[in-house]
Amino acid sequence: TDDLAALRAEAEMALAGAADLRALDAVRVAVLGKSGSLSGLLKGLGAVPAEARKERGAALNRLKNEVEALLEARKAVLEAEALTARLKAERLDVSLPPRPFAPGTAAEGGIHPISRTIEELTAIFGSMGFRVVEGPDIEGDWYNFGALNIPDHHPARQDHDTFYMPGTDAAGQRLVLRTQTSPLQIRTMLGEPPPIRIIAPGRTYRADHDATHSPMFHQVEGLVIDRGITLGHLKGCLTDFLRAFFGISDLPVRFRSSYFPFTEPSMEVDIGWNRKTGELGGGGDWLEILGSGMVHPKVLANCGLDPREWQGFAFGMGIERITMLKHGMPDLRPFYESDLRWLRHWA
Ligand SMILES: CNC(=O)COc1cccc(Nc2cc(Cl)ccn2)c1
Repeated sequence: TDDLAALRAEAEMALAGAADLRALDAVRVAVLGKSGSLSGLLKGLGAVPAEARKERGAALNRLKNEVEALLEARKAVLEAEALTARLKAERLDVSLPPRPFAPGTAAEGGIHPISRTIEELTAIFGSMGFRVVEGPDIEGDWYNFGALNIPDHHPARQDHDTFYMPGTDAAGQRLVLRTQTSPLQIRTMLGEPPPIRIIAPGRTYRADHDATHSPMFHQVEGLVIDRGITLGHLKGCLTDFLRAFFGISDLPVRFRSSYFPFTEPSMEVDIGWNRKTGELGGGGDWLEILGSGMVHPKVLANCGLDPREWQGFAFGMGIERITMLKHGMPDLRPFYESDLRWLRHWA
């Protein structure tokens, strides 16, 4: 009948004109709400003559479903438009440069002082023809002690000094956390023919740690094997390294006779400093910096090299020690405490 058609046309107009979800809800209330136009007609059903009531009731329900369907459809369109508008408004252009940090607040990264020292000494020895070798932190005790002419009863082998792993390896060797990076040098001599010029930086471990000795620290060892290598080569190489590393071209360097089971003669090396100021250079005092020596013939033989044909020198130094000396760091512990303020200060 025409009043239903009129209501439908009116509802369609109102829905089409609803610009947002709030306006749409107002239309829903106006038509389907308690006092809505369609609800009014449904209430009026009681006054319609019985024979026409059935027909009209069905027509009114059809109209109600149609209006609800139109409402849902319009709601979906308005929700999609609202989402598109939000996505557009809230879009982030990730290609924009970051906001400039207030000076000193940027959380930029840095290179750990230990890593930086390893980079520096790798570059210095690299310029002298050395290459870097790396290898496992867990070693058979022959590589860490036996091959180095360290006798079985030597105190260094005691487990108050050395971390032992449980069990043994395939060859029946006890397993240790390496106490120096010499095992890498042994493996290199076993693995390739001379001439050899290598440095072996890396983590080393000691069981007798205390307040000023960390159980894990870093060392770098060097090894040169060739024909006719003499103590003069050792002295020249280490003097050049120390002067380059500390950036003091006339740094006083002293070689002092010493003892290691794996070198003969053995030389401990001192550099000049001023004990009162801590400044490195010609201060009149001496500071021990590293150990070295000519590779012991037994070590060469242990690695299958004939000491009458091949000679060599080797050295070893603590990386934390030379880093602390170079930068005037008073304490060892901050190296391992991951305090960003300390790291950033030195990065
Ligand atoms: C912290 N390290 C130190 O004070 C002294 O370390 C040193 C001293 C002399 C030699 C070596 N290494 C070495 C390695 C082989 Cl394969 C053969 C002979 N020697 C390490």
